[in-house]
Amino acid sequence: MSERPKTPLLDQVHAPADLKRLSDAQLRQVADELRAETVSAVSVTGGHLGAGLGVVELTVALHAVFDTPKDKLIWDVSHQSYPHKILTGRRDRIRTLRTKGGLSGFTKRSESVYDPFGAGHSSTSISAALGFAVAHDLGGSADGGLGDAIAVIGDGSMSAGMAFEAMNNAGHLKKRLFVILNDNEMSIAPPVGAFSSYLTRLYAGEPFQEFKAAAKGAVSLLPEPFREGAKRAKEMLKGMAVGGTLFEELGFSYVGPIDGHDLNQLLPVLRTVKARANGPILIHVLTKKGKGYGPAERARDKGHATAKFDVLTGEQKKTPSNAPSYTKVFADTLLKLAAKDDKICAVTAAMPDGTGLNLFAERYPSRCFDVGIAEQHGVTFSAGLAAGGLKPFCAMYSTFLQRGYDQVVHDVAIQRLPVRFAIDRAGLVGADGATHAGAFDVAYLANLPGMVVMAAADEAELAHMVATAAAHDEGPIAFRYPRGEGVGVEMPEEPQVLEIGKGRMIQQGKRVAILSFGTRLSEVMKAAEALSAKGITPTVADARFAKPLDRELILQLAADHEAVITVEEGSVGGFGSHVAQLLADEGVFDTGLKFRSMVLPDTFIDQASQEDMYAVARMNAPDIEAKVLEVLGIAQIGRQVG
Ligand SMILES: Cc1ncc(C[n+]2csc(CCOP(=O)(O)OP(=O)(O)O)c2C)c(N)n1
Ligand SMILES: CC(=O)[C@@H](O)[C@H](O)COP(=O)(O)O
Ligand SMILES: [Mg+2]
Repeated sequence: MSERPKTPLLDQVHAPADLKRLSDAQLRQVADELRAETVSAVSVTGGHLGAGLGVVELTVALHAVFDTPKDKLIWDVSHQSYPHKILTGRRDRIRTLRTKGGLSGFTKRSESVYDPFGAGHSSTSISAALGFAVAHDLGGSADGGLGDAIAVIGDGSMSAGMAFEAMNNAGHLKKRLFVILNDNEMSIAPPVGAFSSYLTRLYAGEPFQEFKAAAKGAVSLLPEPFREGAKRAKEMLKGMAVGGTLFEELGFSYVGPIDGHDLNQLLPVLRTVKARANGPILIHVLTKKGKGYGPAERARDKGHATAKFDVLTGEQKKTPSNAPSYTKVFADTLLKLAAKDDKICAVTAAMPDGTGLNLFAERYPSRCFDVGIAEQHGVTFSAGLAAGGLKPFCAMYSTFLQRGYDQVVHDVAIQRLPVRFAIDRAGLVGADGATHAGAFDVAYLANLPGMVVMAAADEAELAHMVATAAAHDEGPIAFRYPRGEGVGVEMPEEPQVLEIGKGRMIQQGKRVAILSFGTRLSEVMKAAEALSAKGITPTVADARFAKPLDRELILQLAADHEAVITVEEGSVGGFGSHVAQLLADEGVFDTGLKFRSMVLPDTFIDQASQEDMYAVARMNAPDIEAKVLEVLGIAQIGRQVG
């Protein structure tokens, strides 16, 4: 006789409170449905799949045991929070993930009371949770009330200094605090470093194997104060290690490792610690990234991030491109240069594929360093390499380099060390939204004495800038380039070394000069074409450098035109601000020059396609055209200028 189909349960879960009415066996069914729903949703939106699939059971168990939103559940990075979103009243919008006007791909305070703390960058969860724990004890208040604080942090994110700073503080404050270490032995790439090996030893090493055998079924081996009332946990905890872990040395109780896909282990352990904990406790949970969806489990990155895909085959629906990505151009050019110069080396902070340095690591393994999620260390490590006579390329996303800023100032710039910063994902990045926007690097780098700052207008320019950086030994140098494909220009046979601080003229025109910095140049050219059709031919120049500025070019443009407009995909305080400073210092404004600076608006722009985000920022060709007409005092019907 065939089994009767089960009545779907996920449809009955509108909020975590609904889970509390279900039996443990029913929670297992909810987890299965939640996994299927996550796969189905991400197949139509694309996004971070593998991490969420790995925490399906953990998400169900945490919401079933703790009292969210009063208890504050904080997901580190929060790329694994899609199942959490489904269980916390957002299932009806889950197929809008990462799209304009839709749900964010990360937790976001403004989105739900169940997201007590937003993220996107890693390793912040323990600090934030500790803050909530202290606020609870000191009589603070928060939306939904204040209860327990729970941080869920991955093994990759646990490698960052900030996580240890938080544990150091938590172990000292001794507040009741729950840290769930979600150990799937993966970062985006396989995790690196001694700490990762330590975690593996915690459950794979000989002493622990013996310990597992000893611990089987022994309640007395649960650390105080978890012994009493842990009868069910006792039966469930197959491999529990207690005593002597690094976490305990830092003042945490340590429980684990436990199987993070087995609700029969998760539920009793969480119930026990919730009932008994009176200080910081770390629960070490072993999971599989991509769990339960074959194509993700089999993928090299375990389905970390995916385009839209066919659920049955797992085949991703990618739009073909005619041009190489900027990342690939950077990586290929660096390989070419490294073949002739054995001093060239490369540093990535856990983003080998994202920065293209996986190619460098394959060819020159001894010259390529993945330091883990550790941008601060990555920058100072690069400074040390440079001080030691090497030519380090420190390749980081603009948004993640923010975390290493003091190191850029204190360790690199003040010592004038020739670290080459390859700044990927500069400008607006699309679906990852505000947390990942590369908006600030020009502002935070071009103000530093001795720093050279370049932006590539296209992929050929990027190749030249990589060569320029390799040749520049006098001090630090940075070049920025965006997410995505180039514009399809012809690539040079050999990249050229550019003259530092010299821009280039693109087209000569009249009345107005547009001075572009970076890849908005293609939008500038579209605007110029539209303007030509209206009888206005602007001069267009590519500044190439925000620091040092091409003073001669800028002052000439100012002298020859009625108006100058700067365009850049960065915040105020960057290229345009430096140009304005120069023009002011030189008294050019006294002569009546009209000046406009097109920068990203003073707001954090939510996720959308890159083009839509630039439309919100008013930095696409029609906006540039409108700006020209406005500065020249030419009325444009039917359009409001931003
Ligand atoms: C400061 C910072 N650096 C880099 C990243 C990019 N990043 C996002 S997720 C991730 C891997 C995180 O690994 P882990 O915490 O183990 O989570 P998993 O994806 O394995 O669940 C990385 C490197 C980031 N979000 N923040
Ligand atoms: C969560 C996270 O920080 C990364 O996975 C990021 O989303 C990668 O961005 P790219 O897709 O631009 O490499
Ligand atoms: Mg991991």
